[in-house]
Formats: sequence, C-alpha cells, structure tokens
Amino acid sequence: MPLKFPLRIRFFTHSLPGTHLSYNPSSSVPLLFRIFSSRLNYFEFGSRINFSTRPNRDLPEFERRIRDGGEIRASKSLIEDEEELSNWVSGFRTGSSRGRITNEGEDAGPNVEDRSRGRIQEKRGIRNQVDSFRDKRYGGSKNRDREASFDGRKETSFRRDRDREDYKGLRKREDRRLEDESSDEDVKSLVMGGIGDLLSEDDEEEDEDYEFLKKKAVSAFGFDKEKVTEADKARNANDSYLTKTRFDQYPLSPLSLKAIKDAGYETMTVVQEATLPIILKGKDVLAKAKTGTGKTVAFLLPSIEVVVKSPPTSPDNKRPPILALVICPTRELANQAATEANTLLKYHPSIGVQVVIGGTRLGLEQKLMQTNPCQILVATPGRLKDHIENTPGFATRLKGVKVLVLDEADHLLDMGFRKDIERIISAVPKERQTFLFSATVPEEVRQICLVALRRDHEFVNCVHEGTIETHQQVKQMHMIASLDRHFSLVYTLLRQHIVDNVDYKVIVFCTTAMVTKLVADLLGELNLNVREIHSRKPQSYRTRVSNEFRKSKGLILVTSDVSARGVDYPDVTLVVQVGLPKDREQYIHRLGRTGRKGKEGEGLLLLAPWEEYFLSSLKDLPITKSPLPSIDPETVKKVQKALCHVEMRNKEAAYQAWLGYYNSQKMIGRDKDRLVELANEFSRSMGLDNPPAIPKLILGKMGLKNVPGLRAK
Ligand SMILES: Nc1ncnc2c1ncn2[C@@H]1O[C@H](COP(=O)(O)OP(=O)(O)OP(=O)(O)O)[C@@H](O)[C@H]1O
Repeated sequence: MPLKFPLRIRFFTHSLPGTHLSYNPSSSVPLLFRIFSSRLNYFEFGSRINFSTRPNRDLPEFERRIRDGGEIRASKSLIEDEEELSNWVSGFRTGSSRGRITNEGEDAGPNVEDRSRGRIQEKRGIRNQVDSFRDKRYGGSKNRDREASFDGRKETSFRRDRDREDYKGLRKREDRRLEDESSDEDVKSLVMGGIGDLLSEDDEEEDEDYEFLKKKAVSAFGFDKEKVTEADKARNANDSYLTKTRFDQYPLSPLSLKAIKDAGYETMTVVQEATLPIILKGKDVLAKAKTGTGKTVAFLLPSIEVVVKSPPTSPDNKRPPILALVICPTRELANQAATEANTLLKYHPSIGVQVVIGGTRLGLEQKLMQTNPCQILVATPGRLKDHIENTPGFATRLKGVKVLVLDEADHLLDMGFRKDIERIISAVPKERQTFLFSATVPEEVRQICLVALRRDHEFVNCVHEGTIETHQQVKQMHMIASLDRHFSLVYTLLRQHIVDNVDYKVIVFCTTAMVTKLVADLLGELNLNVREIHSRKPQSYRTRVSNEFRKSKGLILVTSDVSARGVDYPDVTLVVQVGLPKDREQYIHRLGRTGRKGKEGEGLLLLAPWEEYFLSSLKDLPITKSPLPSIDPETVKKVQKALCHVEMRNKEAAYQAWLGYYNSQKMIGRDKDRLVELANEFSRSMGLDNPPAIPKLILGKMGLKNVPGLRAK
C-alpha cells in the first residue's frame, strides 16, 4: 500500500543545541504518529546511539595513596532512632523485575519464545492503555476510526490483542505497587516491573515500518543528523550550559525580571533559551536537557507568567483555583522547586506557593491550604492524589489548573507512579499547557509521555545526537571488586578524596534504604563526617539533613535513590555509586548530582564482578575502568572492627533489603540459587558468619521459599 508520510515535521536548529520536533494535528494521517511516534523521535534524537569517541582520560586519581597526616574530619553521624523495620516487602511478588538492564544474549533460555511472545502482548497492552488514555484526552475514538482506514491490519491486530489481553499483565504489575503513602519510597521501584521491561524488545513488524518511515522522513524533510550546526557542536564540546540570551529579551513581567536579577541569573541556560519562546507561544513542551542546567527555572518562569496574566480571584471565592500544578517525584525535589518558585516570586507578593508532600500531616496541609490558598502548588504524586480524594473542595480548585508540570517526567510516567499521575491528569482540565522536563527521556517512556501532552507539543532536545548525556567535565570511573572488599574500598576512596579535596562534598548512593543505613552507620563508626537520607527517615530529618548538606562542605551524604534526581546540592566533588544502579537513567541522574552549572566533578561506580554486565548499558558514556587502589591490612582490620560496632538489627535489615533488591534485578534475580549465594557473600562482607534469618512470610513473598542457603524464621 502506498504510504503517504503523515507528518509535517519542523526542525529548528537555531543558535542553540536545542532541537524541536513538532507535528501537525490536522495532517491527514495522524495514526502513524500515534503508533510510531517514539520511533520517529528515536532516529531524530538518537538517545541510544553508540558513540565511538571516548576521551582519553588520565588514570584516575583514586589509585594514589593516602597522604600521611591528611585531615579527616571526625564527627559522629547524625543518626536518629529509626522506627522499627516495617514489613517493607509486603506486597512483594515473585518474579517482579526491572527491565531496563537487559542483555538479550543472556536472556535466551528454553522459554525464550514464550517469554518474548508474552512481552510483545504486554507491550501492546500498554499501547492500548495509552490509546485509551489519549482517547479520553483527545476524544479520540472518532479520530481512531478515521485513522483506522490507513492501516486496517495494524488496527485489527491492536483490537484483537486488546480483547485477548484485557490488560492482564498491566493490572498484575500495578497490583504489585506498594501502597505506601510516601511517594518516593525507593523500595517501590524495586518491586515494580518497569515499563522498559515491556517495551524493550523489538517487534519485527514494526521495525520494518520504522525503517521505512526513517527513510521517508529523511527524504521528505531533508532531515539528517548533519543539520546539527557547527556552533551547536562547539557548544556541546564545551558543554557550556549558559547562553548569551538575556531574560529581558522575552516578554516577561518586570517583577519576575527583577527577581531573576536578584537571584543572580544573568543570562539564560540552554534549556531555558530553547523552551521559553515555545512555551510563551502557548505550546506544550517535552524537554530533555542535561542535569544541573536550570530546568526548574525553565518551567517555573513561564508558569509564573501564566499566573501573573490570569485575572485575580475574588477574595470571596471559597475555592480559589490552583493555576499552576508542579509534580515532582520526591519530597526533597518538591521542596526545592517551591523554594526556587519563591525566589522567582520575590516581587509578586500576591502569588502564593504551597507544597504538599508525603511524610507530613495531611490535616496540617489541608489547614494551610484553607487559610492561605495558593495559586501554585508543588506536590508529590501520592500525597496529591490523597488530597484529590480526601480534601473537601480540592478537586474543584484543581479545575482551575492552566499549567501542569511533570518534573523528572520519565520517572513520573514510569510504572511506579503512572497510576497516580493518570489520576491527577484526569483531575485537571484538558484545556491546559503541559511541560514535561527531564535529563533522560528513554525511548520506551517517550510514547507514554504523549498521554499528558497535546498533539502539537514540541520536543526540545538539548542533548544532541553525537553528544553524550553526561557532562564532559565530570570524570567517570568504574571499579570492579569482589563484595568482600567493597566496604574497605569505599572507606579508602573516601579518605583519599578527603585528603585531596579540602572542600570535599561527597554523595554515596546505595541500592536500598536499609543498605544506605548500614553504610552510613559504618562510615560514622569510622569517624567520617556522614549524614544519611533515605525513605526510612522521618521527613523532618530528611529536610534538615538535606538543607545542611546543601550549605555545607566537608561532608559525606550517604543516600538511597531519594536523592538521585533533581536535587541541587552545589559543589558536590564526588558521587560514588555502590552496587548496581536501578538502570542507565538512574546512573545518569545520580552522577548528575556533581558537575552542576558547569562545575567539575568525579563519579565512581563500584561493582562486583557479577554486576559488570551493567556497564554495557553505559557504553556510550565516557566511563573508564579504574585500577583498584591498594588497601593496607590495617584499613581492612579497622573496617572489620567498625562493622562489629554496627547494630545487628541494621545488618539483618540490610541483608534482607539487599536480597530484595537483587531479586528484583532481572539478570541476577532469575537464578535464585545464585542470588542466595551472592546475598550470603554480602552477609559475610558485613562480618556475619551466618546469614540472618528471614521471616517465612517474606521469603514466600519474594519467591525464595526453600532456596538452599537461606535461613527462615
Ligand atoms: N539562568 C541561570 N543562570 C545561572 N544559574 C541558573 C540559571 N538558571 C538556573 N540556575 C541554577 O542552576 C542550578 C541547577 O538548576 P536545576 O536544579 O534547575 O537543574 P536541573 O536541570 O533541573 O537539574 P536536574 O536534571 O538534576 O534536575 C540551580 O542552582 C539554579 O538556581
């Protein structure tokens, strides 16, 4: 069948490294975009392209020996009494897994065909759900029927799949979701099957279409990657995040401009310059820009403009509208966005900002919202949903939303949050502007992004094809060492870093909240100046530590993934990631806590030999192998002694959490015998002769009943 190319694609390559893609909703064949939208984006922006150039880097500084007499700041960690270990694995189901870390070769096994068929069906199920959601947003069934005539074969197969599958796979996965009111529980992601899991395998039929469309697009619109200008390339090579464009070159309110000046922002960052004109025109935007390059201001500033331009609400209105709604995946991030909003609102005293986040008293938030109603609301998804369902009049206030922002959009639209986000989107008007921002927009999530955006949205990509998603000025290294050496290594590396950097400021990422606690305890015992943040800490503590770390130097923050995204701690000198990151995106976001605003930084990923496969997902990034520093026997003894002082119950909790995390990692969790061997290796690395016993119920929920090597109680 002759296929007319359906889209009118417009490429801008202005003076920025931001590229925009739009398509015309009135074009005659929109179905293909609906089906292949992600494919089109894929070849345009090439987020998965392997780059051949890897900078030659000097050997890492880590191998240098610790200098005698180096200053080690001694202070106890600020550890507070923690609530009893809750049954965090409740709701855990056997075989749940994250799919981002896949290795097709290793995936092959006797049931590979069945598994792959199942995945394709699930994948279609997801698409169907996207369709149905989009139908709600666009009144799509009419369009769909019209579109169906262009590709009857595909539409029929979609319907058949829809009937057959009835979203079974999806429902099962959503059921697995932990119903914790905290929206940023790191454990949540451990038990979720990710959407990447469902969309990661290619459907051959579509690949052909994709190839066809790719050729068509290039020939019809003259697009090819060389359209990236020399100026763009130069800017990317320098990794400069600032442009020469001033804020006052755009029609912004003078009071906002005054606040911007006070904040010390002289010119726009790349992502601000690339998105502002489009947003001011009233368009929806999906924007991708590197970590620490000012995305928060990029979405807040135009949101504030919308509020400024809205007619004032009558003081008699008992349910004044919320005009701008910003959703962030973590509480820290929500607080940070609200702080930035207040900075920009310095001279707009009549515009109020409020934050609603998990871990605080719902009643208190309700009271605050009642006594001092805001026009801009920053929220985490779980708590926002709570308010929609339980706060009288709140749903009515949301009907006034003119701007919806999803910060860390790819994360919010991934399986862990999607149900809440869908609920939230259905509570705000269809007639609104929507901004989706993130440093990573993986291929498989991009399609889901469309559920929130209008059809004529623009994709602004500030990370061009041919450039890397991380910062050039951040030196990335990885080390491979057996588990029994990890604690000593981390201690040695941190000491060395402290000696080399008077103003050191380090973040150590661990796999789970309980492993984070263990590592923080240990480093505290070793007299390093440590703080910890994870989902098991009370919110007041988290906020206090976060604020302290933001302002401090000479401090190590040991944290779970609650600090992985968005949090803007200035001048972080080193990011250490111990153990497998959840996926490639999480690695990039964690690393992005250093090298912000063009500053230098270092990143180190410490893996065990059996975790080395993860590096294949980073092969386009300039990460180099670092030799292991020598660890003197005295250090080993010191670490062992310190481990003896760590409370037994913390070791038990860490063991259980470790087992849960790696059980959910597809590559490791599928061989239960091996998983248990590794977990017991981890247990020995904590100085335990016998692995801690785990309640039978939890073992059952993990699918680990009767696996040799485990102790049940
Ligand atoms: N135009 C500007 N000039 C100078 N600094 C700016 C400008 N805009 C924002 N900043 C500052 O840059 C820092 C990083 O911004 P922000 O936290 O928004 O980055 P981000 O791109 O959202 O990062 P991430 O991807 O990690 O969330 C902040 O300290 C912010 O105040």
